[in-house]
Amino acid sequence: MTQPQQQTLRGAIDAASLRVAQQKASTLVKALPWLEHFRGALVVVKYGGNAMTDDTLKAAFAEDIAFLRYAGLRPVVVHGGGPQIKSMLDRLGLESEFRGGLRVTTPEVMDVVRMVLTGQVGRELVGLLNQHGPVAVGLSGEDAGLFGATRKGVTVDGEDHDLGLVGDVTEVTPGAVLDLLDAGRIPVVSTVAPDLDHEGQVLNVNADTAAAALAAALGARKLVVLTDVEGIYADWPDRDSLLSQIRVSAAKELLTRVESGMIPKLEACIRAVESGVPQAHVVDGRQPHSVILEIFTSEGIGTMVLPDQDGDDDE
Ligand SMILES: Nc1ncnc2c1ncn2[C@@H]1O[C@H](COP(=O)(O)OP(=O)(O)O)[C@@H](O)[C@H]1O
Ligand SMILES: CC(=O)N[C@@H](CCC(=O)OP(=O)(O)O)C(=O)O
Repeated sequence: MTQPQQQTLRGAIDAASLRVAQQKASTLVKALPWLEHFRGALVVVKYGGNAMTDDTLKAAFAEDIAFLRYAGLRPVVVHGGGPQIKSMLDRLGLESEFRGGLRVTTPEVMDVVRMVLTGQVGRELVGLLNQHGPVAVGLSGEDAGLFGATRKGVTVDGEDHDLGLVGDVTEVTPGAVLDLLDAGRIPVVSTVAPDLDHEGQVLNVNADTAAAALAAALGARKLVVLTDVEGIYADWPDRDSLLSQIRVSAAKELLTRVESGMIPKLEACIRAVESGVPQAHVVDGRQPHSVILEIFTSEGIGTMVLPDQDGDDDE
């Protein structure tokens, strides 16, 4: 190959590479307003067990959370693990059922819940996040008094049901989480909580409920709940009824019409927004990089729950 031919070839490759690089730069620059807007913002991300079953998705989730931190936000991860608990219960030959979207929890089941959430799912997430820098720290609601819970039952079709060792977070002492954030770390929270009325007892808290309580106590800018559907449907399972946004009073009315696992999610969004979190989102965790898509694009994804009064809706 002669010298001029080489130069021409290199020139052609460079032009193509440059176009790709320019597209990348353009995508990055489009995020600039959002980077400015959310700089320093505390965002609570609830990662549901059903959005956690695929290794590629888990890796993409860890990238998103690491990205948020490097972009100057302060992410806090609250994780679930319903399917992982079920799989361990099956292996051990233990049964448990759900009522009103919550697991009826016997003392034996509680041991498994604690072991799987704190010892397995939380550990795995910490490991994935730490592949992007050693900053993730796992803690449970038991650590440094993070959560205090009281027992709760459910009413289904007008009938009251006891759920056993299931609680609702009624107290949050967020110091440990704030210390970690101040040190530039990423807290990864599992939702086992001490029972405030029975010393030494721990309760199983639905992860959506706990994420809402934590987002409220931390004064988060956003609560983002990842799940295994596109968002909240007004008329489930009619796929044409996906809501892009809903005000909190309409969300309360909708509560009577959502089913199963969406009940605690919608309740969590309502609770967070009513406690002063400006926006709560239910997004599709099956979509790679759903957290980035929600925070750094003007369209966002999934369903956004907003306060009733007109606020700054375009965040
Ligand atoms: N109105 C609704 N909109 C969306 N999903 C709903 C609705 N009502 C019930 N669901 C169900 O809720 C599920 C999400 O809850 P869940 O399975 O507990 O998820 P996760 O494990 O992510 O917490 C959806 O897969 C869907 O089957
Ligand atoms: C009381 C109750 O139902 N606790 C949940 C806790 C885990 C959880 O919430 O996991 P997901 O977010 O994956 O659903 C459970 O035992 O499954």
